[in-house]
Amino acid sequence: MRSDGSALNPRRWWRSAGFAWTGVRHAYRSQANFRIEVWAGAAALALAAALRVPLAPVALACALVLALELVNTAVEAVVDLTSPDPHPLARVAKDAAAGAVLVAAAGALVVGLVTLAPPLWRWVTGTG
Ligand SMILES: Nc1ncnc2c1ncn2[C@@H]1O[C@H](COP(=O)(O)OP(=O)(O)OP(=O)(O)O)[C@@H](O)[C@H]1O
Repeated sequence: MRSDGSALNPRRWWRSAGFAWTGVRHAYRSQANFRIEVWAGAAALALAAALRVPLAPVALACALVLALELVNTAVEAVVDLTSPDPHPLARVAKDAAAGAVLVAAAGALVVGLVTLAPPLWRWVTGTG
């Protein structure tokens, strides 16, 4: 459905937010990787809260991974719709979208290690 570009309309905004939430629910139901990332992110946030380290970097890293996994899911759906038979460009689209998730996940791992590992080590060794 195309937007007519008119001024902000709260009812339309809620309707759009509902469609967006439906997309998130679809990804959660259909994509095992998305489910793993949701729960890994929740665990990282809980650990950050327990260790009393700043939540913002962990939350941002998790949000980036989840957002790119949603984009990857969208790319997969569009490619499967438009190119059900193998095609080199379809492969490029799917591989690049998956690569975006991989890059974000590697970044999130670095953020998690830098943010959580030192206080966790101090807590484990009792040197904090
Ligand atoms: N239509 C296609 N044409 C060419 N290569 C494709 C096509 N569909 C998939 N591939 C190749 O197979 C790989 C896996 O594709 P697939 O759709 O199974 O994604 P996936 O990463 O297994 O996703 P998921 O497990 O989340 O469904 C792609 O990254 C791509 O290299």
